[in-house]
Order: sequence, then structure tokens, then C-alpha cells
Amino acid sequence: MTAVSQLEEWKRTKTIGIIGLGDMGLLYADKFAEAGWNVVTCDRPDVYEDVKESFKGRKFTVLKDGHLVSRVSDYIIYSVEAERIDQIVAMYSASTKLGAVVGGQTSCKSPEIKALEKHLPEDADIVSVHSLHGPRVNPEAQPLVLIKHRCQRADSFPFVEAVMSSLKSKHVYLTYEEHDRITADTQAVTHAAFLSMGVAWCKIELYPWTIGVNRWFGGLENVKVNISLRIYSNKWHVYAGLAITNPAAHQQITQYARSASELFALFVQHKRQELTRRLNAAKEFVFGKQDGLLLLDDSLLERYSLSKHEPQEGEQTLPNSHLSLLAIVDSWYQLKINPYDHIICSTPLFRIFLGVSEYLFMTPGLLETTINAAIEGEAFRPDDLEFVIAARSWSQIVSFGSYELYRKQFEEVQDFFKPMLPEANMIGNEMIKTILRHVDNNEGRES
Ligand SMILES: NC(=O)C1=CN([C@@H]2O[C@H](COP(=O)(O)OP(=O)(O)OC[C@H]3O[C@@H](n4cnc5c(N)ncnc54)[C@H](OP(=O)(O)O)[C@@H]3O)[C@@H](O)[C@H]2O)C=CC1
Ligand SMILES: O=C(O)C(=O)Cc1ccc(O)cc1
Repeated sequence: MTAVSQLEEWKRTKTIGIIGLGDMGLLYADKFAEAGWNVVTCDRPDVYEDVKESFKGRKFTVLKDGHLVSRVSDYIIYSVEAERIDQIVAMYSASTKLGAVVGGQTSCKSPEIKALEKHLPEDADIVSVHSLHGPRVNPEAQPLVLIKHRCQRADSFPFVEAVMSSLKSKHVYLTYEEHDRITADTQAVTHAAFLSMGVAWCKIELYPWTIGVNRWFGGLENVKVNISLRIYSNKWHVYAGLAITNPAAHQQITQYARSASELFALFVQHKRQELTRRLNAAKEFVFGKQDGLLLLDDSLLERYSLSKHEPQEGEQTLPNSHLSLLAIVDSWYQLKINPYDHIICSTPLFRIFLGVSEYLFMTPGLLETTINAAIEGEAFRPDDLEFVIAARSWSQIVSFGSYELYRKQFEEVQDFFKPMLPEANMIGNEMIKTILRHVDNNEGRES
């Protein structure tokens, strides 16, 4: 813990530089400046005048480029697209202030650390960070990963910690290898699931909240819709970068697609026994020893619907086969991943995904109803088929490393949902706040 007098002295004498004034850069700049740090920022030089104008009146300074930021800053954070980290660090690193600490905010750390090691002058220390939440989530109490990678001076790390404490997040200390392993298990596969749902709905041209109570109705379905649309309201490069640049993520996403298609094959072959055996083994592995369950409640989630339909007397909702949720639990089982081990270092979306999967597997009778629907019900067959194709297609795009295909696939779905994104985001924000309050309270009960 840094003494108050030291913190005040650093605030008086040190400057924090942020290169890349996008969503996350802006969040950091605002928070640090609010906490009393001197903050300088930049975006691309060709948009300097516009950026300066739009942030007029804020508590931080906008400079023209990364050279001007680097030469005056004691801690420099590169908050830019993952795909371009090497190129951008190469561009500005020679201007790094003598003895500065430098890090990045990209979502996958191996390429970032490699770029910093390759291009920075030797006197620069390296401490990287990663806020495990999006720009519209309050950072308070959310996990923030700190990676103390190269510290030649004893005060470099305490200094960065002091800066980052402005966010009031929960600090998690990892190496960059640990970070990439964990985020592959958590973030990358979570996104693969919700991205695949979006593609499936887009391909069958269905807005799932518009068809009444017959299908896609109820709390679990609200979570699927709201989170999928929330991801599609973001920038494609964030998801592409963290999946494509992380080799461990390729394995997870491939397994997820394989689990989805193998389970679907069991559905259509009506192999009830084999499906039940496989899902029970997965349930035992993932939830068997877990006594601190998150237990999201269907009724808790019921009010967050985009649907305007009021259920009428006698109207019934057909049970869903929940292929997307069965597939995640199966892939954790196949890869021998205990998702609860990663809660300390997880994003809100991952905790919600785990919460609804747990709800499906642990609510008495619900897994059996779901298996029944999967084997006997035909209502979700076309949707499930599209889901399998979508999961496969994302896994191929990621393993081929194609940013261009990723962008095209993402933007096609984004366009399809465009009219609904603002409303979905509003409802999604409310839902996420409620769920996180619930999940984070229950997490405290974990053994
Ligand atoms: N969004 C999220 O939820 C989270 C994102 N991250 C990571 O943080 C990083 C930033 O993400 P986010 O803020 O969402 O993305 P943004 O696209 O909003 O921000 C990146 C910014 O960097 C700018 N930029 C590009 N080249 C340069 C340059 N040479 N000099 C200065 N600025 C430049 C971009 O400009 P232009 O658009 O014109 O290229 C853009 O404004 C990414 O690596 C992402 O993976 C981490 C946690 C959460
Ligand atoms: O919570 C999620 O998974 C998000 O979608 C937001 C997000 C995106 C990228 C990150 O590196 C961290 C958080």
C-alpha cells in the first residue's frame, strides 16, 4: 500500500499518457483525471483537431500524436486495436520518456508484451493492464489485471498501482501467459457463443423477441438476446483481436463448435441415452463439487425482455433445447476447465454465461425438460442447425486468422440488428446491473 504522502507527490509530479482515445482510453483518461492525475492523451494525428474539439472542457489534455504523449509521460498506456499494437508501439516507442513505465490495454497480452519488449528503449519498465469489462460498465469492484513484466526500479509497480487505484477495481496479479490462458477460457468462448446466436438469428431472419410467447420467451432467453445484441453493438475489432491473437482461444472456440455439432447430432439421431450420459458427466465435472453456486433465477431475468407481448391466459412457451448452453458446459468438460476457478479474473459477460448455464443444469428438472425438448421437440431444430453452422463458421474464421472475414460476418449481423441496438443496450445495461449484483453477492458465499 502506498503512503498517502507518496501518492500526493506522484499526483503532483507525474504525468499519465494514453495513446488511443477510443472507448477504453477515454474511460481511463476521465477516471485518472477525476482522481487528480495529470493526464495527456492522443488519438490518430489526422483526427487531432476533431478529437481536441470533442473533448474540450474535459480534465485531460489532448495532444497531436503518440510522440508528444510519450516524451512527457511517466506511465504510458497504449489503448489501441490489438491487431495494430506492434505497428503503433514501433511508431512511438523511441519517444518514450527516459525511465518511464509503459504498458498496454489490449485484450490479449502475448503480442502486446512482445511488441513492448521489441521496440521500447531498455530503460523503460513494462507494466501492462487489462480491465475485464467494457467501457459502459462501472470499473468499481470489477477485476483489473496487472502484469508486472519488466521492473528495473522498485517504485515502478507501486506507481502504476497507485494510478490504477483511481478505477477502484479489484486488482488481480498475473503473468501475461496466465492472463492469456484464462481469458481464452472465459472471454473468447463466451463471445463465440453469443456471436453464434446472433448469426443464427440473422440467417433465419428472426428477431426472437417479436414472435410472442411460443418460443424465445422467458428469463434465460432474455439473457441470450440482450447479451448477443450488446456484443453486436460494440466494435468488431475488440472481439476479433482477443480471439485471433490468442492461440489458446482458437482451441476453446474450436471445441465449442465441436461440442455444439456433436450434441446436435445426438439430438437429430434421437440418442437420448447417450446425450443424457454425456450431459450428466459434464454436469458432474463442472458443477459437482461446487458449493458456492451463483444461482441466477429465471424470474429475476423475466422483466428484461425486448418483447412487447403480454402473455395471455393459456399461452405456453415451448421448452428450448438450449444448445448454446449445453455446448459450453460440454466444452468445459471436454477441455477439463473448471470455470469457477476463473471467476476472480472474469468479465461480467462470462459470469452471466456461467450463471445461466448453472441455472440450466442445477435447477431440479430443467435439464431433463431440456433433453426432452432436444430429442423430441422439432420447434428449435432450424434454429439449432443454424447455430451449429454459425459456431463452426466463427471457429474457422478465428483459426484462419482472418480479420477481414471476421469484420464482414460481424457487420452483417450488426446491420440486421441495428434498429434494435439502442433499446437492447438500455435493457441489457439494466439486466446486467441486476445480474451482477446477484452473482457478485452469491460469489461471496463460495468456499
Ligand atoms: N471495448 C472493450 O470492451 C474493451 C477493450 N479492450 C481493449 O482495449 C483496446 C482499445 O479498445 P477500445 O477503446 O474499445 O477500441 P477503440 O477502437 O474505441 O479505441 C482505439 C483507438 O485507438 C486509436 N488509434 C489507432 N491508431 C492510433 C495511433 N497511431 N495513435 C493513436 N491512436 C490510435 C483508434 O483510432 P481509429 O478508430 O481511427 O483507428 C481508436 O480511437 C483494444 O485493444 C481492446 O481489445 C480492453 C478491455 C475492454
Ligand atoms: O465482458 C465482455 O466480455 C465484453 O464484451 C467486454 C470486454 C471486451 C474486451 C475485453 O478485453 C474486456 C471486456
